[in-house]
Amino acid sequence: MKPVKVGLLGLGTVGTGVVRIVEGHQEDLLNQVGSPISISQILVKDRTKGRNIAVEASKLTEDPWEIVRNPDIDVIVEVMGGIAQTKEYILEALERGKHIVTANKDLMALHGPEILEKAREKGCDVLYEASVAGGIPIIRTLIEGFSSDRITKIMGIVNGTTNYILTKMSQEGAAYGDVLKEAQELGYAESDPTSDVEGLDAARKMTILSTLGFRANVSLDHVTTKGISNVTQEDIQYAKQLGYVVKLLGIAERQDDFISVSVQPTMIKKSHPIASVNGVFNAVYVHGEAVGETMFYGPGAGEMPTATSVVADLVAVVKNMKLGVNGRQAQLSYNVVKLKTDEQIASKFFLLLHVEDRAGVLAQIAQVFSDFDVSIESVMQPSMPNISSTEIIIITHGASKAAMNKVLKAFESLSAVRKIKSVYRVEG
Ligand SMILES: NC(=O)C1=CN([C@@H]2O[C@H](COP(=O)(O)OP(=O)(O)OC[C@H]3O[C@@H](n4cnc5c(N)ncnc54)[C@H](OP(=O)(O)O)[C@@H]3O)[C@@H](O)[C@H]2O)C=CC1
Ligand SMILES: N[C@@H](CC=O)C(=O)O
Repeated sequence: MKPVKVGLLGLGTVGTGVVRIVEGHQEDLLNQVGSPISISQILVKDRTKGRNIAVEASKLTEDPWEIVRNPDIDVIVEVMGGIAQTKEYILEALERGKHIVTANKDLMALHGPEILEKAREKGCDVLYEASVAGGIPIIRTLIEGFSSDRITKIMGIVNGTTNYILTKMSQEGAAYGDVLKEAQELGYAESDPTSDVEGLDAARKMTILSTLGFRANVSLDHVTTKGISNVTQEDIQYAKQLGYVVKLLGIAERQDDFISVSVQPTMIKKSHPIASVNGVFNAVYVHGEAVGETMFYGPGAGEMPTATSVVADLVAVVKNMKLGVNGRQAQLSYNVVKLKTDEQIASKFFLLLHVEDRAGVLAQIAQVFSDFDVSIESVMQPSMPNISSTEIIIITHGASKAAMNKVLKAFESLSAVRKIKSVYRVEG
């Protein structure tokens, strides 16, 4: 039986997991696809580096072209990360008729359409299940499971690192910097963790999910993005008092033909199922017109969960090879994106204001909300140890983003408001 030969680009956190699963589950994989799967060559940056997995030294190379141009390689598994250079390797591999499995959301969010087009032209597969939500098979679910439905909302915790940080800050009062370091040591964070904490990693994943979910050509530029670096322990504690949890949420919504996609720290009601998704776990909530509410949950990062998705894609590619149907799974056409305006984007809001400590302040603030037609759900003057009583919290009813921006602008010139300390979208 001729083995299917794989060229592995990268032997870091995910690559190591891929080798472990391919080697450890050989018999089971063979039973599924009818051929042995062999990792023939592995690209690394530094061949002399110590590894926590034993691999034959002769398989390691520092020259990507040795793998990409090797005529014996059938499938390239790309788990090295990076964008421009990596794209070059993948396009060249496709040109040579090789199938691609990748965990690279940066690449797929930015250059997915071009890569998929090339794959179609060459009759090759490009599968990227691990690029969103690690071990949760959400991409296959959106493409296949929901092909019959019209999705109206995708809301997800799609970054494991930030969920790990927020969980530890909330449950243990841990300091942001310490937990970030821990997440890096556990292999959850990107090589540059700024993309995790500033929301870019989640934005890239939301680009992929909303493209597939709304069958529209969503690009990263369409996603408004804010990370967690300004989330304070104070915000988290106030949220708790009010029955909310702070999560970095990706939210994609569709109304008629108009969509919005955003990533931001959000206060979500404790009773919502997504509020109890903690640590490195991810969850994606999908609402479809026909199906109603669904939610998918699992580990969102780390060696073995991510590798599970990568190897599942590899199995799918090999099955397609056996059936001679590679390159046939791609969506044929996408809707042109029509973005919602700020008038059309609506949610509840949480505001924490530092205000002057005098009579009449609340009335002035309430007047501003009323001027812009934003209705207030509740006002609270927090009583927390060490917190000055000149702070107030306001939760609004549903209001448009445009109206809320006008309220915030008006507060800038209202002497009663000394500082707008925090503003959060509220869900649930
Ligand atoms: N970690 C996770 O939980 C998840 C990661 N991903 C994605 O998977 C990909 C890999 O992530 P991860 O395993 O964490 O990354 P790592 O940094 O742990 O590993 C990267 C690997 O690629 C090799 N490499 C990187 N750049 C080059 C280069 N220019 N030339 C040759 N080799 C190179 C490195 O070599 P060397 O070992 O010699 O340094 C290393 O083996 C990324 O796209 C990431 O976004 C997706 C989902 C989850
Ligand atoms: N850095 C990412 C890794 C998986 O995509 C995360 O924390 O989710």
